[in-house]
Amino acid sequence: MATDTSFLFAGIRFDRKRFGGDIARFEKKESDDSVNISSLVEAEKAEPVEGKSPVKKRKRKGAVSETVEGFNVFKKSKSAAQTGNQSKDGDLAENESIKRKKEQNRQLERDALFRKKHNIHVSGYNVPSPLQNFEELNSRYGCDSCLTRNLADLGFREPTPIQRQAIPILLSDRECFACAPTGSGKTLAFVCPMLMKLKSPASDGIRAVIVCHTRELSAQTYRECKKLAKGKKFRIKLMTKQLSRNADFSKFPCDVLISTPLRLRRAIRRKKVDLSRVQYLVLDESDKLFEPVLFKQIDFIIKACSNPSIIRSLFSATLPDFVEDRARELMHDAVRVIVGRKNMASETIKQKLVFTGSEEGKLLAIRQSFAESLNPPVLVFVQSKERAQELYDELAFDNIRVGVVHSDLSQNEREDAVDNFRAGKTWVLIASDVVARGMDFKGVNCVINYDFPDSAAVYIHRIGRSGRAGRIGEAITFYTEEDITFLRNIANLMAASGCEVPSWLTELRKTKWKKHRPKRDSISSNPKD
Ligand SMILES: Nc1ncnc2c1ncn2[C@@H]1O[C@H](COP(=O)(O)OP(=O)(O)OP(=O)(O)O)[C@@H](O)[C@H]1O
Repeated sequence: MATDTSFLFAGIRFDRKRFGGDIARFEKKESDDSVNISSLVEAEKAEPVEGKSPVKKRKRKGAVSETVEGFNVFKKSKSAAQTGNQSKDGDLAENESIKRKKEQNRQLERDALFRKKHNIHVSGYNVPSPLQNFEELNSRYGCDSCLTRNLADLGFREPTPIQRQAIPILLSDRECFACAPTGSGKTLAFVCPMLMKLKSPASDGIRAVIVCHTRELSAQTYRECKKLAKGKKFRIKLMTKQLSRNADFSKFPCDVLISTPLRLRRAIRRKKVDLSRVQYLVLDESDKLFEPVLFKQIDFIIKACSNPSIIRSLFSATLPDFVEDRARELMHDAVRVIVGRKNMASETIKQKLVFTGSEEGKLLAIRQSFAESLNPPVLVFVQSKERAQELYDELAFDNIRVGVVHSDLSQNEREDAVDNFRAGKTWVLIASDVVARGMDFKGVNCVINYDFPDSAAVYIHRIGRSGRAGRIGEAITFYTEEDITFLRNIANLMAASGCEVPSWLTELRKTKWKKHRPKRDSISSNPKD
């Protein structure tokens, strides 16, 4: 088949005149089109790649944006409601969180004011709010009514500052180390949350341990625990000499164990006591327990309490820096609580210094003081067990009902001396520092430091046997020439707790306190033979 079509047009003559108008129209259109096409080409030429890409890009963008927009629109229209709801929910949540934050801040402010009012100082992360009253034990922590009833029966109407702060900390499973004045109710501050945490008796092995530095204090803490746990059937045990030697604690139930470090370590070593389930450990008079003499025993006990979720607490009226350091090493996320100022004598004690010149002068002064006005009960501290016995031998013939307690006496003699003093059978108790800490002799009117104390801490604890639980007390400190070097330290403590001190005392030369236990002349006025 022929493909040439020129023959179709051969012989045709185009009359240009006749079709002039059409030719002109055609030519114009042609030229218009050529401009349009060329302008497009020009445009393409101008941006060969980049020119394309914006178009493409635009297109893509458009496409993307369309899709995205469409999606957005779709999403928007769906999410307009949803996002609207979400943003409403988000707004609500945000408002809630702002509200909560504001309330938290207000609570923090209220706590700070409350702490300031009660002279409580805390450091640590997220410290629980202090207790306003004992009713909060119930409302905030669901305390057993039996316990709150016991508190009321014991005559405790309001928590003391250390109780206000330490109880919520321990109930919130936080470890703590605390320093609060003598006689300010630290015992209840750790016994009450302990019993609340234990809830009821169980046969899970020993669940709580309280370590005290002397047998006398252990026995006293044991009695306090029993009083507060009345009606609860907790198995509270005091580690006696016999128990530490013979008893196998795995053979009988024990919720709470109270012990001195030595007895407890002995029982652990004999494998008669397993402390691996202890949930709650208290080191009372902690600075004494961390002194070199007891340190190894305490370390042993702390290691034996291997339960990882254990809550440990340290309490004392004196908190030296080395104990704080130890506490920080030992504890996790602990709270530090200080009531009043650290290492300060109780403000309810009227303190006095009396110069007696010599040892003879002291004996005269005490006799004179008793002859003028003996206002029992009176506690007299001397620096050693030998001197306690000597002074007792002197005063026993003076028509004064006097007792003596020191570590050379048998357990029974020690107990009798303390019980007789508590019962008012003896008016004056002569003591070595064995009862200087922690002992709660009700209503001691006066403490006499017959021998100058050998450290600031000893002074604070000794005089703190009077002026307890807000009562007024009195403290008299005898001093001789030998003690003058350390007089200023006591004068400063006196001034810090609000006592009047002659200015010459505070102007004495500053001396860093070393253990001050000078060799003193014998108290005895009788010739030795
Ligand atoms: N909330 C309270 N209201 C009234 N009295 C209280 C309260 N809490 C404790 N007491 C009483 O205060 C006295 C001193 O308490 P506690 O022996 O616990 O003092 P402390 O701070 O441990 O003193 P120390 O540092 O000498 O050991 C006790 O007789 C105790 O019964």
